[in-house]
Amino acid sequence: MSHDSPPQPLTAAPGTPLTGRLRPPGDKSISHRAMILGLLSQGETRVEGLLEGDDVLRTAAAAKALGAGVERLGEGRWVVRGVGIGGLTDPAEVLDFGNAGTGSRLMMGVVGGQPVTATFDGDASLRSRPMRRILDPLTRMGAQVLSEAEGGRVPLTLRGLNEAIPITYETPAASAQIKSAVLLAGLNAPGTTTVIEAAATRDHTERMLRLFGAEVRVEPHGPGGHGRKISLTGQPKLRGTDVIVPADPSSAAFPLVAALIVPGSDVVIEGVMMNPLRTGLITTLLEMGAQIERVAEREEGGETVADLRVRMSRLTGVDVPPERAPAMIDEYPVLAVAASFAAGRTRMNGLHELRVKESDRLAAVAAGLAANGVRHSVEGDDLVVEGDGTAAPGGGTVATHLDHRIAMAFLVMGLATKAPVTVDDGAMIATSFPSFLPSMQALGGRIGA
Ligand SMILES: O=C(O)C1=C[C@@H](OP(=O)(O)O)[C@@H](O)[C@H](O)C1
Ligand SMILES: C=C(OP(=O)(O)O)C(=O)O
Repeated sequence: MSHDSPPQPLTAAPGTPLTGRLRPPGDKSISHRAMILGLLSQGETRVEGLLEGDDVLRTAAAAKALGAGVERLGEGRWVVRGVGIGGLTDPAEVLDFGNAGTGSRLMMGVVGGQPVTATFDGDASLRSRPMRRILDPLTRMGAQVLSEAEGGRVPLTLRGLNEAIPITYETPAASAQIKSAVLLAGLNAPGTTTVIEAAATRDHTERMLRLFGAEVRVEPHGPGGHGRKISLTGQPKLRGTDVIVPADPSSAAFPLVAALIVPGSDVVIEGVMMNPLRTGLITTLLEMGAQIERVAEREEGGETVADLRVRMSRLTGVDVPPERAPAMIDEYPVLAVAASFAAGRTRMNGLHELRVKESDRLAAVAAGLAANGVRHSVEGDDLVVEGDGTAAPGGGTVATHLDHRIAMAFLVMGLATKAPVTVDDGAMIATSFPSFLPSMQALGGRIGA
């Protein structure tokens, strides 16, 4: 897949119920981190169930360019031979992260904490995304920004010191990417690096750092204990280890909502990671009256996973509190689709971070709803969707702005609207869910070119 290739429009049409079983691909957050911690470890890291989406493949290529041995052994099975903290080499070429915010920002944390120089770049979407949120703390840790595009964006060139300076940093936004970049830079700092977040965000970096042998202390922080104080002891010896990647709840969200809105559907989604910092969508849908059963709960790769049995449900509008946003940040586009089929008003509060994703998702969702005859409004940082409990009209074409989640959300919508829904470009779906089309088709979904 290339971001220079011609757009690939796709259309979803209403049809028969969705039935059967589906296993979503490996979690994107954990897949990026497996590559990065593999690079920073000594010895071999063996990964099972890696997401082989474009975003993660870019991180794998960057790990290789920084000195790791990276080899694909079979489907989802990879081995990374690490160089250890301090053992990175200057990459010969620009690190092109394509569409990937996570890969680029976490790797900036790695480079910013080590004596290497690397240039980061990406596609038009990544070039529009703010990087000061990463560069600011890294500069405090001693990194130098040798060049950057206007407004602190990629392409940018970064160089770290021989040793990073340990800092205490309060993140200015609820962002696991900012937290992770600081912790990864802190791996090469003599002393303790502390990150304080006002609201807990996904904790995969902390969990995986421990798995690889680092000492990480996590304490509740702030009013109600909703925040976290995370302290990392610098310059540990990371040891390569085995990583089993559970299925991505953010990808599971698409077949899940599809099964809820397509009449007569009954689907099982297998092996979905149930980390509570990722399950805000399920909590919300249950409040809306969704029939989602968690079956066969078990432990896989240090996370609880479950199979989800999902049946078509009559949904009712709800208020989604802003403090839930970090646990479902990538799921709002598809929640807006579910809300279009619910009876009454769904208000999603506090969505400012959606404006700095692969696209301005607040604007892109609103435009997609408008194109498909769904009543809605954007009030400040809140999105309000009004449904009447029947099928939304559909019939529109949605501009996806190089955003995989916008593409998948509106294709899900088109499986249940009165008229088909078209998205202008489905190419970016390959960044996070390369098997989306065949998987949805296997359930009976009518999606195609
Ligand atoms: O750390 C991660 O793996 C991610 C963090 C989130 O971004 P922010 O940190 O910008 O909220 C999320 O949107 C992204 O898809 C993955
Ligand atoms: C925001 C996302 O990813 P990233 O920031 O890694 O581009 C996403 O996958 O929805």
